[in-house]
Amino acid sequence: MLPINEVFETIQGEACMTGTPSVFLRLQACPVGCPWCDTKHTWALDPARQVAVADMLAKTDDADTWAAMEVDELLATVQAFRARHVVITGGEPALYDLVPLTTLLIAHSYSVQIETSGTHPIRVHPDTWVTVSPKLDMPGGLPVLPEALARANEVKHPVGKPADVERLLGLDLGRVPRSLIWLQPISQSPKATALCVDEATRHGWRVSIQTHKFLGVR
Ligand SMILES: C[S@@+](CC[C@H](N)C(=O)[O-])C[C@H]1O[C@@H](n2cnc3c(N)ncnc32)[C@H](O)[C@@H]1O
Ligand SMILES: Nc1nc2[nH]cc(C(=O)O)c2c(=O)[nH]1
Ligand code: SF4
Ligand SMILES: [Mg+2]
Repeated sequence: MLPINEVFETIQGEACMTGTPSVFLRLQACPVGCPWCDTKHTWALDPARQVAVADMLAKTDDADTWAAMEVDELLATVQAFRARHVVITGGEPALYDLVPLTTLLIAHSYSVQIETSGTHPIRVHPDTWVTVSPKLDMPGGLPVLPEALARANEVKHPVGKPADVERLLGLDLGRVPRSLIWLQPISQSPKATALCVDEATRHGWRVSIQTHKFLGVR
């Protein structure tokens, strides 16, 4: 059973899969506590906020309600959409063992991506594209795991101020090519964006803007 906050079809708005039509599966619960998180409604897993699957699927606005779903039910839900790429996000999806879900989706010819903070072991099918967005010194007090960074196919670092770039430079990113290290301006701030452009240019990294927010889509 996985607690699902929402399922929707859109284009991937961030990092190297940007523009890819995708079905997003957003899992409920996150203990990391980023002050600027744009999905705070996913943090708590409140039993009192559990709803029926149909009610969860009918949601169009952010809410902390969630539905319990088995992997075969999730596959059928994904199959009702047209996109062939599935993004598993949250919340913090690595709280859960995602081997059964990612294996089932890949067996049905979907490409699969996970968005994770790197604070939990990443349990996914080996063919899953892993985007680690490392969360350093956050209120939840959880360290970023070296094993999570070692599994990363790309790193997408949220940046608001110069200290955020310094923290990224302190990580062992040896396995990730520089062209797959992204700086993502926090909350589309012009100041953060200018900083990301400058630092990406300096280090040979790239800038990931949250394109879906500029388009006004989910
Ligand atoms: C909401 S998180 C969910 C997945 C996982 N907990 C994580 O942090 O990667 C998805 C992505 O959104 C980014 N994000 C969250 N709030 C943001 C904000 N205000 N501005 C820019 N990126 C943000 C995160 O850094 C992460 O890359
Ligand atoms: N379009 C779109 N692209 C995204 N890429 C990562 C997202 C996320 O919240 O994990 C996200 C999202 O919420 N919407
Ligand atoms: S780790 Fe992800 S979901 Fe959790 S608070 Fe940070 S950005 Fe939000
Ligand atoms: Mg998002």
